[in-house]
Amino acid sequence: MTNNNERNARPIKLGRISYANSWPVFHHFDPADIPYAMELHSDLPATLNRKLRSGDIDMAAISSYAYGVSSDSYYVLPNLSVSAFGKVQSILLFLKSPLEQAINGKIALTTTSATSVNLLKIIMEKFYGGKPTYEDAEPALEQMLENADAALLIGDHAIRASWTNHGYRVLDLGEVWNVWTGHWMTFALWAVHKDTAHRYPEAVHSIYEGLLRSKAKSYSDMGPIVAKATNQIGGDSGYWERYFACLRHDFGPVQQAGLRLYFRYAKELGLMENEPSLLELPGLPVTDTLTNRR
Ligand SMILES: C=C(O[C@@H]1C=C(C(=O)O)C=C[C@H]1O)C(=O)O
Repeated sequence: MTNNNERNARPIKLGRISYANSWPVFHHFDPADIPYAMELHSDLPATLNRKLRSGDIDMAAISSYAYGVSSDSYYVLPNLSVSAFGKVQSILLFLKSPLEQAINGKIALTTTSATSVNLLKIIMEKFYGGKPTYEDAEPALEQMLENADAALLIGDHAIRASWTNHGYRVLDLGEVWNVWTGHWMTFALWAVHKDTAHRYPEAVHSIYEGLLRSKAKSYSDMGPIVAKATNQIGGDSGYWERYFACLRHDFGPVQQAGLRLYFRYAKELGLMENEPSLLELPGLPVTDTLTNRR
């Protein structure tokens, strides 16, 4: 979708995670409301991570891990994230073998994730003291478990799999992280290329404000998003009300503290070279960055 009112030299490309977890930020966002040329690109998180990294898109919701490994090139859009304090219901490890065996066995990892595959490594190796082998796999539970002791799925793939009559024990990684650390976990952040932010500050700010307005509208009434989820994915409205109630889309001090700890552990385990800074998009009115902070 391209907006015709081109005041910037080229359209700003914004990446939207296709999973339901980010709908509360994107649902009411309409490029037609933005007085700058822009395009919206919907994709799975790992694809958005790659496209932002390569410069195919300018700004996007991406895996917080992907932000961490490229933080030198990006600004964080303040007060936007996909976070949970405990259970998240869509970052799930399905165990075919007992946990004691899986921690030194073989684990299949969905190719759609970056944050959660590294969170799983932190949990398996730092918390549980294991050393499994990992293999990347398309997100299809039964195929993943043909040759593995456990399988990690995220997003709508995890939700759909959790509804099947699978009979496996399931670990919710948001819950495991919270039990071991007492912290929030932030799975996704909104990032913008520093270069784009410097070249087109008004357009970037305008898109950012559109995202904040969309989030505020969603939080005032989750009804339309719950209805969209039941129609497009399935399940009943009670399920989705509980699902969205477990998620937070703010990125205040408590979420940042949890993410910094995740980055520290990732660095300790050699999953990340440096502990990244969380540098926010500059030049915003103070009220924007402080609204809804918690
Ligand atoms: C809560 C979720 O957050 C996400 C997890 C991600 C990851 O593991 O890299 C990336 C974006 C989000 O989709 C989820 O996928 O269910």
